[in-house]
Amino acid sequence: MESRQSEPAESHPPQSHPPESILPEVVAPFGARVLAEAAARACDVRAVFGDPVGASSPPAPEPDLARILRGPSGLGTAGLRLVPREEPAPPAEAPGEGPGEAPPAAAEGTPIPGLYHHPVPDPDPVRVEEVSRRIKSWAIDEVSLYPDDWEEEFDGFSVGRYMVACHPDAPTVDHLMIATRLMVAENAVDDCYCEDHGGSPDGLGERLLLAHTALDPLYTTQEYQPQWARSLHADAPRRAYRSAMEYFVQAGSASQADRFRHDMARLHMGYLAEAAWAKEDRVPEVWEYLAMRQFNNFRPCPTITDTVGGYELPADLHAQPAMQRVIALAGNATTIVNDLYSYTKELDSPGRHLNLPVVIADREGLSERDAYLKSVEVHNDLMREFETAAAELTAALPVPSAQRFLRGVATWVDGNHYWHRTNTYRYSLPDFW
Ligand SMILES: CC(C)=CCC/C(C)=C(\C)COP(=O)(O)OP(=O)(O)O
Ligand SMILES: [Mg+2]
Repeated sequence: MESRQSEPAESHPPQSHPPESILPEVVAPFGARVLAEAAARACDVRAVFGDPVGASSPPAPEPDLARILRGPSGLGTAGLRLVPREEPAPPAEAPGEGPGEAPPAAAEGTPIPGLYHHPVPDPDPVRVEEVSRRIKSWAIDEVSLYPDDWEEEFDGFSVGRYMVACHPDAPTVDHLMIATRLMVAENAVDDCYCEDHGGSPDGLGERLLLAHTALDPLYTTQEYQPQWARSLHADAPRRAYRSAMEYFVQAGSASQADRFRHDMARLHMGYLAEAAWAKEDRVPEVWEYLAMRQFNNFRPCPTITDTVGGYELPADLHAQPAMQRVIALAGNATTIVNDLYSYTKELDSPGRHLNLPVVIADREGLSERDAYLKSVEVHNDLMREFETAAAELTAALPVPSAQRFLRGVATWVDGNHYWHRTNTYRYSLPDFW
C-alpha cells in the first residue's frame, strides 16, 4: 500500500469559520475554496490501492451529482440510498414464523420483530472468504492475538462477513482489511480489558490509557521512549491496536487518523463510565446510560467509511455540527441494535451487564419484556432521527465526498444490523413475542 503520510503538508491561507452552521445555510460558511477542494479530494481510489482481489470492482467515485444524490442503482444496492427511506420496515415476524415457513434465506437469523431497519443483500462471498483468510493470518502471524482455544470464538465472530457487509463500496480487499483489523483490535480491547476474557473495571483506566498510546503515540525523551515502544507488544490488545493503526495511518490522511483517534478516545471514555457504574453496582438513569452508550459506541467504525472507500471527507466538513449530529445518531442507533441483539447473551453473563432494556426495566419499573419493547422504540426513533438528519444534510451539502460519506454511514448502519441479525453463533433473541 502506498503511504500517504509522506505527502507534503498542504498549506492553506488562514480562514475564519462562523462558530456554528444551521441548516439550510450549512453550505454557506464553507466557501468556494473548501467546496472545490472537497470535490477535488473525491479521488480515484484505484490510484492508491490497485485492483480488487476476487470480487468485481465497485464503481469508481461518480462525479455526477445527480447520480450521487440518487444513489447506486445496480443489483443489491438498495441499502445504499441517501434519500429518506419511506418504505416501512418489513412486517414484524415472530422468530420461526416467517411467511409460509419459506426455505431459509442465504443468511441465518431473524430480525427483531418491529425493529426499523433496512435489509441488505448478503455480502459478496468471495470477498468474505478472502477477508476471513487474511484477518486470521494477521491475528495469528502478525499480532499473536489469541490462544488456540479462542479460535472457535474468533471464527464465530464472522468479522469478514461483518466488514464486507458494512463496506460494499470498498474498492479492494486491502481497503476492507483496514476496517477489519481495527474491528478485531477494538473487540480484543473490549474482551480482554473490559469484559469476559480477563477484563475488569479494576485498573481499566490505566490499561486503556496505555493502549491508547498505540493509537496516539507517546512523544517523550530518549531515555523513556524504548520502554514505551516495548510496551506496545506486551499484550494482545496493544499488539492489535498498534498494528491495525499502522495500516490505517498508511492508508488514510493525517486528518482521517486524527478523527479516528478522537473517536477512540471517546470510546475509551465510555468504557470508563460503564466500569465505574459496574464497580459501584449502580444502574444509571436512562438518559445517563444513553450518554455513556454514545461514547461506548460503534462510532469509530462508520467514521472510517471514507478511508475504507479510498476517498476523504475533509476535516472541515466532518467537523460541522450537522455532520457530527448525523454521525452521533448513526452510532447510537447501531449501538442500541447491539443492546437488543446481545440482550440474552448479556443476561447470561456473570454479574449485571448494563444494556438499554436492563436500565429501562430497573429505572422505569417495567417488566423485562416491556422494557425490551420500549428499547426497540428508542432504537426506531434514533434511526428515524438519523435518516432525517442525513437526508437534510445530503440536500444541503452538495459535495461529492460528503454525499458519499453520508451514504457510507447509512450503509454501515444497515450492514451492522445485518451482521447482528445473522450472527446466530453470538446472539439469540429473547422469547418476548
Ligand atoms: C467495534 C467497536 C468500536 C466496539 C466498541 C464498543 C463495543 C464493543 C460495542 C458497541 C459492542 O457492544 P458490546 O460490548 O455490548 O458487545 P457484545 O454485545 O458483547 O457483542
Ligand atoms: Mg452488547
